[in-house]
Amino acid sequence: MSIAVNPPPSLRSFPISRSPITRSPRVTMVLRSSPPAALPILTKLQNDCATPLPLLRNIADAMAVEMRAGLAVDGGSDLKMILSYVDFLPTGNERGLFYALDLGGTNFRVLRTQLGGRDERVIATEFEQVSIPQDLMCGTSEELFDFIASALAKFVKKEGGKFILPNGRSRETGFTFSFPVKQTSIDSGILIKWTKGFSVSGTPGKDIVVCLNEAMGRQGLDMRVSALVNDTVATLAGARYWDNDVMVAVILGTGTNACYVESVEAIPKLQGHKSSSGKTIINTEWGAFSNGLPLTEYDREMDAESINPGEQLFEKTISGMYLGEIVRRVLVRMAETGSLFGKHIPEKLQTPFALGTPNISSMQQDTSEDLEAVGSILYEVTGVDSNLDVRKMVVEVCDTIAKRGGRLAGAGIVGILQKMEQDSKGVVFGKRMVVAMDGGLYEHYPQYKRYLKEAVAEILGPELSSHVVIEHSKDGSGIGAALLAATNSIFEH
Ligand SMILES: Nc1ncnc2c1ncn2[C@@H]1O[C@H](COP(=O)(O)OP(=O)(O)O)[C@@H](O)[C@H]1O
Ligand SMILES: O=P(O)(O)OC[C@H]1O[C@@H](O)[C@H](O)[C@@H](O)[C@@H]1O
Repeated sequence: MSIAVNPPPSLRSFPISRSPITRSPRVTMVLRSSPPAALPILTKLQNDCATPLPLLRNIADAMAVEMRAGLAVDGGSDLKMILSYVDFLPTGNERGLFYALDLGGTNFRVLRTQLGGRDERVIATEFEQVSIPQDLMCGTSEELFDFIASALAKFVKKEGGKFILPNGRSRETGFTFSFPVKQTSIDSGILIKWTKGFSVSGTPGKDIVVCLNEAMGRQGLDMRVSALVNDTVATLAGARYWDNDVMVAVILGTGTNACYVESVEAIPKLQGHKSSSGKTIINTEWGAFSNGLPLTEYDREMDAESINPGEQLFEKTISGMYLGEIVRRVLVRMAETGSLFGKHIPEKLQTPFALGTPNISSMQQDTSEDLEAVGSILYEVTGVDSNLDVRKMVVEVCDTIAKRGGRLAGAGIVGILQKMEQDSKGVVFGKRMVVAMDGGLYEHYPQYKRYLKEAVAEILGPELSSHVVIEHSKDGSGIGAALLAATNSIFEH
């Protein structure tokens, strides 16, 4: 087979993505021979998803503007900019046995940790993780909280070994709740709305600590919630325990969000709440951001058919619950009008969320000559065989959606850093600044992570980006919540 060195005019103008398998001219050859009707669909997708530097700068600037608006007055912005009431971060002196509950968009975890103070730090930690049953995501509030409380009760029963509850103390837990909650104190908060795949009836508007306490009461479990935190806030606390330069935490998992350390005097809407440290953590709830996003017809259709239409547009463009679904929708279009899979449209491919982000991530890790992993994933999802042309086309679509997501996430991070820099009058960028990252999407999708980091470096430039460290803080939200439970323990003082 001759290798095309100079692609035909039809291909010259269209940007080939930079993922590993598309570097060789072979792809040009293959794409040229792909189903001709599918190519214009890919070209249009890549144009509509393009994130050139000026667009990323606008996103970063808009994020900073929306942050200020959300801090000025409640409802002032798409970004809720929620006060966390976390005014003190773990010092390393925390001691004792503490629990953590972590309810995310896909998984639920229970964790306990035995803390030994500054010398011993974390003596022991153990946790159990379960996937959240789909029916509980759309059941009743009592069913969900009973599920959580019974899992915790079972876990407490297995307590032993290095985990010792000091005499005279009752068990305390941190509660990481990965949904938008209007905190009313460090250990109370009202659920604003469900996001991701949750639509549990009866919970929005309720204090979720009260819901949990009632459920623990039904289990006969004597446990006090001493800190209610968002998973970004817990991640920041967990990362800060080991590194004092951590100032921002970002979750890219099923959903997405970011929090950061803010000065109290930069929060006009802060009425009455005093923080003797002069600092507090703000949960931005940035998933609701929507300014200037490069959205496609596929995004709009997915949003219209979602359980929260018109909401969480940034989250729907960059986070794990949605990337695979967007790719699926593109492939359906390519099958319908681009005869991607020949004459018929695979029945299975038409099921919403049949293609998950783990699938598209796995396809992009396939560096084999004939992409057999891509072929088997496509067969599993569509039920039809695919030739090499089709597989390369599919990987191009995956890379386009992952690239847009990663680069927009990077722009969001720069927006937060820019806001902090503007307020600090040059302190932020003048020194080492750590952004703690977590979430299954960030952890398990190498190309996405690379696109994110490249975008931060591109927007900030070499000088400023040399001070910014973007590091993975694995499962920080679990230990972080336990640490905040310790920091806010009623027995500590
Ligand atoms: N191998 C993978 N590649 C890309 N994304 C993944 C992979 N595995 C999981 N994910 C994404 O991570 C999400 C789970 O994130 P995680 O942080 O573990 O849980 P939660 O969202 O419940 O906090 C999944 O919904 C999925 O979108
Ligand atoms: O850890 P997850 O499930 O990916 O959640 C990340 C974010 O998901 C968003 O939908 C929530 O509004 C945030 O509060 C949360 O932090």
